[in-house]
Amino acid sequence: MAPAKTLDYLSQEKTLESSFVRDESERPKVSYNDFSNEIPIISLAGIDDVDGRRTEICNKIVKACENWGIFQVVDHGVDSYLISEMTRFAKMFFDLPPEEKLRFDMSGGKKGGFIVSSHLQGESVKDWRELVTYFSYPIKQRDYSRWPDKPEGWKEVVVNYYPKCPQPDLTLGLKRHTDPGTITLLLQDQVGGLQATKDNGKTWITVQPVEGAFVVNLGDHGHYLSNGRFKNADHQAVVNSNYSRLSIATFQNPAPDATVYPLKIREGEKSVLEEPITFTEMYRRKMSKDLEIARMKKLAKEKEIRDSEKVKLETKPLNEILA
Ligand SMILES: O=C(O)CCC(=O)C(=O)O
Ligand SMILES: [Fe+2]
Repeated sequence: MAPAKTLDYLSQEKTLESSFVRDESERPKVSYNDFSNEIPIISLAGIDDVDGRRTEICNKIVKACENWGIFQVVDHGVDSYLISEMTRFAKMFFDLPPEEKLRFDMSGGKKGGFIVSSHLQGESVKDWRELVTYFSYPIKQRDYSRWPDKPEGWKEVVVNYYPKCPQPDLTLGLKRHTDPGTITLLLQDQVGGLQATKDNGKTWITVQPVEGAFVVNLGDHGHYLSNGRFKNADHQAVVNSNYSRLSIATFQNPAPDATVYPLKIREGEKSVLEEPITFTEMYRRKMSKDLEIARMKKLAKEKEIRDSEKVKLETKPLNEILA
């Protein structure tokens, strides 16, 4: 087997390795730094003041969830020193030599650690990202042996690192998806690359990075709880050839056996789910759907190649076909 590669090595190449090249329909439509102001930036200052701004803030959040399933929050009260330390340690980890990062390699199904891409088995195209993941809750499932010990003092949840890419127009840092959980809090640096769509991928916007803000994404669980009233954010990450990019995502997932079902079904509405299911079952259905899509794509691609070879053969003069 070829030695596992990190992206440090591939980002030095002039052209993009073919395993990262996406179908034309999936490639980025909008540039990583063509920022949009469509995603609302909501200040949480005064949220605890029941007679004050609370209602106004809640109304803004509801509107954002109905519209995009994404908003950004500022004045959230999380210590800015903590945020900058978290970012600094994460960057230091990804700057370590490949062999240090690969000490935490989680390929082969280990729960937590370092990996390149993290695409599903059966998917043919890889994401242009390196990822560190670890599970913080429930506490009894914490496995500190899967948490990076270098640089010393680093404690995190999930970190995405997107190195500079030789041909960013052909690939994605993280392919289009919705997050499975209730909400995701995302801290991104100032480079830009998070994109969202609300018309099923026809048009995309790039979310404006805001210093110190968290991007809040609604996930599938949030979508089902609201009986579909709130969107599960349809998003992806693009890369570029100028800067490496870092984002830190904290996924708020319910327990594996938690019930997934609308909290309330309004009059005249039908439930988006036929029956209550567990979060594990919801996740399993999502994964098998994604795998089925990957399988169909692979088949379509293989057919395309066969057809084009057939056309080539049919248009060749007989003396070129026969040896
Ligand atoms: O890097 C980003 O901006 C997006 C990350 C993301 O969507 C994820 O980790 O699920
Ligand atoms: Fe995501």
